[in-house]
Amino acid sequence: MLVGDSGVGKTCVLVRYKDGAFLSGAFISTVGIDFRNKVVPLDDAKVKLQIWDTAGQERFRSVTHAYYRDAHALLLLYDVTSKNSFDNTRAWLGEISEYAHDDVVIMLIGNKADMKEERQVKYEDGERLAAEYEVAFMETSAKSGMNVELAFQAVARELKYRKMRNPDDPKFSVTEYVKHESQKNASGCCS
Ligand SMILES: Nc1nc2c(ncn2[C@@H]2O[C@H](COP(=O)(O)OP(=O)(O)OP(=O)(O)O)[C@@H](O)[C@H]2O)c(=O)[nH]1
Repeated sequence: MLVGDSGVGKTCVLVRYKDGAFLSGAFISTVGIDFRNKVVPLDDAKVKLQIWDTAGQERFRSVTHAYYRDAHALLLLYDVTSKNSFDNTRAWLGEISEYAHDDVVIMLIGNKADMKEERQVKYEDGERLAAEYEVAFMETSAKSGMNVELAFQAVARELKYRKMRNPDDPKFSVTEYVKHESQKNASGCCS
């Protein structure tokens, strides 16, 4: 489930992931809640992700609350060009702890990383907040596509790991996975 302030780019991130496209033009706010399915290969399995896109506007908050308890994972987005949306992530984390299951997978995402000139929130600030709440963190751009696939892939892996866990498996850490994969992408390495 995607949550976060209105306008941070939840719908665009989902459309980028699902259709590989960027929704430019007029900003159309989500009304209530919407969902899309995507089947993704994960190792030797196929995983069906049902991804819920919620409205960030305050007036839809009670609708969103009703869905928290069924969510296995929450992607909490803020906009790196909006300090206000970043500051509000603490309130979102409060809502998550109130309404979602204790073991829900949480990933904090700073979106719109392509907007370098307008940036108001440093990468390190996002990283620090994520460490404080012990959640995974990454920055994305729905516009360029940067890290969008990786965000969903990391969460899907964590969910699969939790579901299929066998005591002999090495421990999976979504934070370590994201770190490793993004370094690999940055260096163009392929192993
Ligand atoms: N430059 C840039 N613009 C983005 C990005 N993601 C979203 N946008 C723009 O930000 C605006 C809001 O995007 P949405 O995806 O509709 O935002 P939302 O979080 O779903 O908003 P609500 O539905 O109201 O909760 C749109 O004008 C998008 O084109 C991004 O990664 N980079």
